[in-house]
Amino acid sequence: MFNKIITASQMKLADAFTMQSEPISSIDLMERASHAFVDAILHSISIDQTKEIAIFCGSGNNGGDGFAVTRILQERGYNVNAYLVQFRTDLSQDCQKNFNRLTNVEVIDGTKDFPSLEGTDIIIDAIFGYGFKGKTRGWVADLIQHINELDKLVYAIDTPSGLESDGIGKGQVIKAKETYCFQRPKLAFFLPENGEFIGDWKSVNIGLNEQYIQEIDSKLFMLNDHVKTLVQPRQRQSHKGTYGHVLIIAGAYGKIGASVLATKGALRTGAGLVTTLTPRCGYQILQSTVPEAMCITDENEKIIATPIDTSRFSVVGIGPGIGVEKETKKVLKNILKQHRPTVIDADALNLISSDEKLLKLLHPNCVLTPHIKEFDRIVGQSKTSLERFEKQRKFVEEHECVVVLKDAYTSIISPITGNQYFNTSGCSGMATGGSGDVLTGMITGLLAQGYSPIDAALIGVYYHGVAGQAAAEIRGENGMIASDILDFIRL
Ligand SMILES: NC(=O)C1=CN([C@@H]2O[C@H](COP(=O)(O)OP(=O)(O)OC[C@H]3O[C@@H](n4cnc5c(N)ncnc54)[C@H](O)[C@@H]3O)[C@@H](O)[C@H]2O)[C@@H](O)CC1
Ligand SMILES: [K+]
Repeated sequence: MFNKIITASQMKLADAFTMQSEPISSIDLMERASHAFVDAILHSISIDQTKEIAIFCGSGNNGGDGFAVTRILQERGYNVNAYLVQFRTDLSQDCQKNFNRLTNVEVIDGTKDFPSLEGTDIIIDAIFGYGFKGKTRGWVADLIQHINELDKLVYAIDTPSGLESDGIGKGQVIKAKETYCFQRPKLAFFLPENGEFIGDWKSVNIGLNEQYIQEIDSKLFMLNDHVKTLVQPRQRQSHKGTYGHVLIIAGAYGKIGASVLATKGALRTGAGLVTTLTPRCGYQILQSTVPEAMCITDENEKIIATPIDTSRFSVVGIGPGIGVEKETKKVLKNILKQHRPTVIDADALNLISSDEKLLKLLHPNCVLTPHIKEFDRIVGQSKTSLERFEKQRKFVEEHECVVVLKDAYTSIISPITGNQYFNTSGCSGMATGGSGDVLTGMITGLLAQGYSPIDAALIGVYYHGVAGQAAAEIRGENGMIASDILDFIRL
């Protein structure tokens, strides 16, 4: 199963269920979570025992974790000072218990108590956890601003304080270098608006009941390496016909590179045969750069202008670099009418955004791969990513096709189950020209082998990200280019 992403209130229920079923008391669960946090952070960064660590603890259970973490680190010989951020005078029961186990906690009750933290090297943020709602106000907001302005290394327990687990950061929010969340990332972690608060996130297993979490009513999933189970082994007794025949329709004068990248993407995912249709100007380029593919050309020198019968191909991938000329639009329209499994990308999406009639021709065997701007051109601007995801869901329901909304955490929605998957592979080095063309080729290559549109999208997106990460390890995130992604596809 892909890991479910659940809301803050569902997480609270998972905590309660675990306590009752295991059974474990809430204070012991807090202790387990705090040990898990300490183990994870010490595994991730090496902290010299001479370094000064400041831990800001709120009055709720996140603060309780903070006090427990203080004690555990002190017992291990680290130099830690705890501060109680007293946004409420009555501490939660478990917070009070862990507070009582410490001596020398400084209390912050207003601006006058803000520490200067001159000698502090590391800050651990345990002010608010998943119980936070709305936005920070008054001196608590000022304290968060103060911490952010110090520009120190900040590590957040469970979530950066001031961020609602299921929403977009408003007001002052801690800007963490890393966030260590318990058991599951929050929906907030996948929203681009929150990137600056969360930093890198890691989930820390605190032994909550997994079966209970997986049975919670949620349509949100993490796309992770469980995707491996969808990949079918190649058969010993097979030939190239077993793995489908891809038709890539890509490229225009000055953009033949897009067709090269998409063609290679299809080949690298295991398609049996790949034929690429380009304008005449693309012929030599294609033939010399991708000898494994066949190349057919349009009569036109610079654009693809002539409709093509696709009956001898199993699938079509259309869009990278084709331009938005009206003749090319006719080719796209004709393709959509042929109802072949089709991946629609880039300029093909731009053509769709300019003509409602094309939108009506989408069918359940289509996979659309827009980035945010392309998607907005089709469905209109959204004020927030949450609004855009709503539009993605509506679009998928209305047109019954898979939409792969490309971003740092690409969101894929299935028209059959309504499940939304957030991809967890990939890196920022992939934000470079041509990276999307490779993905188009990959998903098309998978469709050709008989994968369903949703499985082809999930496998393609995940392995595209894995290949990107591998490329970045060798080339660096700045140095890598889209061709490097192709070199590291391993399926
Ligand atoms: N047994 C459990 O439930 C466990 C909980 N754990 C920790 O507990 C956390 C959740 O604890 P809580 O539910 O106590 O919540 P928090 O520790 O997030 O604190 C919530 C409190 O913050 C205040 N608050 C909320 N919004 C505010 C706003 N806008 N301005 C000012 N104050 C606001 C409210 O008084 C609320 O009671 C988790 O994030 C995790 O760190 C862990 O210890 C693991 C076990
Ligand atoms: K926190």
